[in-house]
Amino acid sequence: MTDDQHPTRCPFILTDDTALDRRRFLRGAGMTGLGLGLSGLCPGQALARLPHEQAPHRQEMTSAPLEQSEQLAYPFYGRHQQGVVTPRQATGMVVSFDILAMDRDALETLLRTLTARIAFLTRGGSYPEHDPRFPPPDSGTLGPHIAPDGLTMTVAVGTSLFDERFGLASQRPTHLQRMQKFPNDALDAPRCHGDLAIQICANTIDTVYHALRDIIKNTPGGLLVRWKQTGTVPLLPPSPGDLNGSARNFLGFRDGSANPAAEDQPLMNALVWIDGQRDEPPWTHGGSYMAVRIIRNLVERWDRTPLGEQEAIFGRRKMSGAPLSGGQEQDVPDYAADPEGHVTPLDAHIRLANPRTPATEKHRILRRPFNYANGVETNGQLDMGLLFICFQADLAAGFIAVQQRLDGEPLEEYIKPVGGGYFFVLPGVTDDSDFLGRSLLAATA
Ligand SMILES: C=CC1=C(C)c2cc3[nH]c(cc4nc(cc5[nH]c(cc1n2)c(C)c5CCC(=O)O)C(CCC(=O)O)=C4C)c(C)c3C=C
Ligand SMILES: [Fe+2]
Repeated sequence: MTDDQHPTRCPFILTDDTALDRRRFLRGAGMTGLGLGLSGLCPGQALARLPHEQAPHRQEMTSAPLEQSEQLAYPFYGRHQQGVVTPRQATGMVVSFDILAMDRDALETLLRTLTARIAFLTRGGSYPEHDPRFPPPDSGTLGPHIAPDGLTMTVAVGTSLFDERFGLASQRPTHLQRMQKFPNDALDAPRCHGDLAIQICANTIDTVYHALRDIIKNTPGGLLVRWKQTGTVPLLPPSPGDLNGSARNFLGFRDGSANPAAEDQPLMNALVWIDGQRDEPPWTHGGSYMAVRIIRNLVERWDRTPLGEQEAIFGRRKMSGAPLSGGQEQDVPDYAADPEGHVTPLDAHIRLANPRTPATEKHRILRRPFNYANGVETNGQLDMGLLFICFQADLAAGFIAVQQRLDGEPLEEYIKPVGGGYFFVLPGVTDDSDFLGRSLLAATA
């Protein structure tokens, strides 16, 4: 995480709406049972004074989202896009588009429009008076004042963007490819792939949908929605008072315990961001690969499975999140002391996903998942699961290698991947003269 993206640097934009802002923040704090008598402080400062000082909330990538101020604004300009190492917000969506633009000029116009809209939406602001002779400039769903509400929008492109349409083929990121079917997948074609995807995350789903409708309204003839999936992160801490624990997924386990620390910038440079050390076209520097999977959880079957079996499947205790080898959630499992898997089965999810050997260090990925609930299947089963999102500097060494190790794991009896795709997160926009994808277009001019 770069300094300017770190929430403890107080990314608040304090406005006249501070009262509203405070209400929302207090409501968030109230969910933890804390009473705050604070005014005009950013969340990090506020939390530093709370009664639970012994266990301050670190707002890690995977912890329950505590900071819900409407005025929370993450910086848009920077070397990297927001929404990758940003602490996970309470709601998220991945929306994938087909690009309708027919040529490079139209593509550039589209990318410039996306940049301008995202710069506005993530900062917030007001709309001018409406002229009743024209459609209103905004959907109006958030009223006349758009608060940033912790919104991040992360733009990424699929391998199909590098086909013959725009003359970009020579600059395709080295590992960008079409997502292939893994053995346990039941991929639903309308929910896969896409030319361009945006990860939209915010404190509230209203802000996410407002942003999506703004993008659609402002890109007529440029973008067509192909699929979308929304998700949430529980606001409640995983156990009462445990503000640092990872939020739970819909199988009831803490999800994110062993995620690499997003605030560790050298680690993120090594695992997530692309730089000159990699075999990638120079225009990609500052970008990353995003793997998205819509993974259904067969919750009815799971809820009838004995606790001991559930814990063996993951290799962790359900309530505490501790590894089966003992300790607490953040403790490191000791596989060397258990070569035959008597404590942590050799096919446990966490052991396969990360065998914790020097050779498998390069396969580590940054996960940023959301729980989803879509409704009911025709057979009466709940359609819910995990909107799995992960970032890595090398897609083949990251998601693909880890998924191949997981192929055939016991968890497969309870999950069914149905959609998703692979995308390349464009480098960040440095200032208001820059735009998303500028370096890509310049490299192929
Ligand atoms: C290919 C990558 C992965 C997929 C797909 C995936 C699906 C998936 N995971 C869970 C729940 C948990 N995963 C946990 C750990 C974990 N998972 C992956 C990768 C994928 N998971 C990794 C790399 C790790 C970390 C392993 C480690 O370093 O020890 C855990 C344990 C807690 C944690 O560390 O997060 C849970 C729980 C579900 C439900 C799921 C598909 C629906
Ligand atoms: Fe996992």
